[in-house]
Amino acid sequence: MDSLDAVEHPSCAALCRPARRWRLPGSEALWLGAALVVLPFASNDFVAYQIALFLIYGIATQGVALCWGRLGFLPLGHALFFGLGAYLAGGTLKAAQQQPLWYLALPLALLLPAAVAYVTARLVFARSHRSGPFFSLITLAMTMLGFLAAQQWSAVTGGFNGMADIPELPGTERYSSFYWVVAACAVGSTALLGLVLRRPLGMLWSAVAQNEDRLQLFGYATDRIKAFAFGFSALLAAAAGALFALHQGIVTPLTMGFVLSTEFVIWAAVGGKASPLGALLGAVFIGYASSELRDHFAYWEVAVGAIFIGVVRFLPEGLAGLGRPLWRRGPAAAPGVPATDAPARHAPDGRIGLAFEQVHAAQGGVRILDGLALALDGPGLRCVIGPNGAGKTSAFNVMTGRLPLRSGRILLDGADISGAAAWRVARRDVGRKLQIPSVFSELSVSQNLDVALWAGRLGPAMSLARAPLGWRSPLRDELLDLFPALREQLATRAGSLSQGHRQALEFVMTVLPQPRLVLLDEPCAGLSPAETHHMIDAIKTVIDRLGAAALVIEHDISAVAAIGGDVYVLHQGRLLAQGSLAEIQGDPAVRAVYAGARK
Ligand SMILES: Nc1ncnc2c1ncn2[C@@H]1O[C@H](COP(=O)(O)OP(=O)(O)OP(=O)(O)O)[C@@H](O)[C@H]1O
Repeated sequence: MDSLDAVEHPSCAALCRPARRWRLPGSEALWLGAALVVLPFASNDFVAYQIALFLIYGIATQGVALCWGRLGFLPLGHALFFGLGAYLAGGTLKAAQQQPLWYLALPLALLLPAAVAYVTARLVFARSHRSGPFFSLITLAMTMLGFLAAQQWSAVTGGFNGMADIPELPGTERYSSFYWVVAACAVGSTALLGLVLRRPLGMLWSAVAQNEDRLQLFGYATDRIKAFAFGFSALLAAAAGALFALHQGIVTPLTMGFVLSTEFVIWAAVGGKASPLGALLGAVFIGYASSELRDHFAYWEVAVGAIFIGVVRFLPEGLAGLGRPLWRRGPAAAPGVPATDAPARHAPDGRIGLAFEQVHAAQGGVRILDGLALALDGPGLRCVIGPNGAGKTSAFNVMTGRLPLRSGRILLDGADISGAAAWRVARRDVGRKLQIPSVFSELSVSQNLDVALWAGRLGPAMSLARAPLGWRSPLRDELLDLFPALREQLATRAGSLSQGHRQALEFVMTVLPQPRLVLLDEPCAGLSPAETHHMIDAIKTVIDRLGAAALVIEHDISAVAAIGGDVYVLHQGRLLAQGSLAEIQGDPAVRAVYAGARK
């Protein structure tokens, strides 16, 4: 928590860097608000009425852009939540004409669609986080079902003709003052999204899209993070639907249809799926251009299609990409967050014990682990060696939920963790470094460290607070002392680090949450002899400092000797031998296996 740290924090570092370009002061939402205030005076009530409709679509588009542009999964049926919000709000407002108490039920028009979205996403993503394409198809099927239900259930929805005569919001007039309600909501949703994206939750959303596996290995339940984002995006769509019902006075099944769902996607692509303002402007720009062209140009659809193709082809970030230099953007770009001590993690307690009991794993008929049995007890370093394909990485994979276990048991401190998801194992204080260094490429080095430091410390409420952006821990400082090159590159994008620095960064991230059992898969791969020596020293220092147990997969016998501790030799998915390096080297079975081996 020293002053040096405060200077090095990425948000501050970003601030301290000389501005390379002229930038607009204030936020995107502020400028949007100013533009929407001027609009009715610069045009007329009819234009404002039209723009309000496209702003409503834009709010729903912001939800699609959040899922697609930030978290990396594409919802193809967002009109379902738009339509649900519209029907529920419309029905509630009609009922409130008879009984004003119904106004109290209005929030349900937003919350119910959000709940449906959350539960759907939990169910789909709980099975596998690689279910993105299935997720898109399921949301598509859901919106089609919604459309059919809206058409068939005419007693409630009015069927094909729709739910008509929806009253205005008390105190507003549909063709004039309601514009201000819509404008306020558009500014509000843009400001809210901008705020959340600059908070830890926003950084985690970006991290999900960049490297979901890595996030799970820190103990983050990414299916819940994605489900929350989808629920939030559905809330935006439902709010937009409720505004639509008030704006139009009628809701038809088309508001739940596939066509509107795809339009949300197109508007997000044109406006810019990574930017809340871009998504909003995409809907307004294309929507307004379509309505103008429709009146003046017979082939208006061709023109809209050409605009779409042109923007997608030449502006990968959409129209928002044009305005990129004007605003400071990106996750966690919250300037001036004071450095504070991160909350302490619980102190390690009890003995560290790991046991593989006759573990079998296979994939596509290939036997990968064939009755692997090994055990460790207590802190300290051990190495895992074996020829290529012996099953070393697979042993780590089967323990951390990345490879299905066919039979056998894995016990951690006596508890059965066989088949547990990666994030559940990580929450038992297991840290893992992957064979190919795995970091969040688009985040800065410091932001990568933040994500690791938050592991096990960041509750749902804190994920929306600013304070965690300034969290520090003594261990973080010690690790940066061990790897001064990382300290010098805190503001550098992790994706542009050299192989050696990436190895160092992933190692630091792995131990920052203070795991009790550390699994290191070839941490010296690709390092020069001097870097290897330095890495081994760092591993020994840190494991000793944490009082942890560590298993290090290593090929280089001189590195194994430098690391010290017992050695496990794996061969053909089984434990071949175990003992000190001298014992292993004298073992005839090991010598036979290694005869002719590469190292
Ligand atoms: N998901 C999978 N599907 C099919 N085969 C796999 C899978 N994972 C591992 N294997 C196979 O299982 C065997 C063991 O692989 P593993 O990566 O665990 O070996 P290793 O001992 O870590 O080797 P190396 O030192 O080369 O990394 C290899 O033959 C590999 O091709």
